[in-house]
Amino acid sequence: MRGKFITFEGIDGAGKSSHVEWLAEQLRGKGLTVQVTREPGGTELGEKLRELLLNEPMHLETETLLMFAARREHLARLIEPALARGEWVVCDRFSDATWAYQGGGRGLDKSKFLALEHWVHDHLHPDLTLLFDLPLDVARERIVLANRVLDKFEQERADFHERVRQAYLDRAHGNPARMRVIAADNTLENIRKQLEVIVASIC
Ligand SMILES: Nc1ncnc2c1ncn2[C@@H]1O[C@H](COP(=O)(O)OP(=O)(O)O)[C@@H](O)[C@H]1O
Ligand SMILES: Cc1cn([C@H]2C[C@H](O)[C@@H](COP(=O)(O)OP(=O)(O)O)O2)c(=O)[nH]c1=O
Repeated sequence: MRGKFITFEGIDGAGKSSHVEWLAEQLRGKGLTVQVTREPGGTELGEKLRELLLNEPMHLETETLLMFAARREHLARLIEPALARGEWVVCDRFSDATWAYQGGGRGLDKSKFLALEHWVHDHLHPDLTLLFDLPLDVARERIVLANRVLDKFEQERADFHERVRQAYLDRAHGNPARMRVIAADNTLENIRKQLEVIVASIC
């Protein structure tokens, strides 16, 4: 039987990465084989593209095309073969991030996003997307506390991140069967409780 494809989304500092490995462990505990991966990245070539994408200034459409190029490679080399073997794939970000960051944040034409999505993975969408939603100032505070070096996207102004957040919420509104909004301004324990309920419903 084909495995399931779960993606994590949210603004920077929402807390996604703190739960990706935890969720994979929960699934492994149910006897499943789980691949944990991320975008941009997930393959050798994808990780090289990630370096460029997170650090080099570039035209919006170049950025979008490179996100989808990395995604094409990721689907072909890792995601699709794993799902076909019956493994589950847990991925930190996928196309909803392009919708939110390049679309909402930077203003990419929606029809261009939809054309690329159709081209690259019309046949395959996540079975479940967990959208970590929280106010921008809480996410910002977490990033400051973590004292991490800010990448190109994290250095964007607050209004950019507000648009990203809103674009994610609009996307979730339009895809209620696939996307679940997690109230991420919460303790790790409370967030895990929300995740357990959702995951139980798809296992
Ligand atoms: N629920 C939470 N409450 C408080 N701090 C959190 C919570 N979730 C994550 N953090 C902290 O916030 C920072 C950003 O979390 P991270 O998981 O890296 O976010 P993201 O992957 O969404 O950018 C980390 O230092 C992490 O330890
Ligand atoms: C997948 C993807 C990511 N991004 C951005 C969002 C993030 O700011 C950045 C990398 O994501 P992420 O791995 O969440 O960064 P970190 O490890 O610092 O938490 O790439 C896009 O702009 N478009 C995309 O399609």
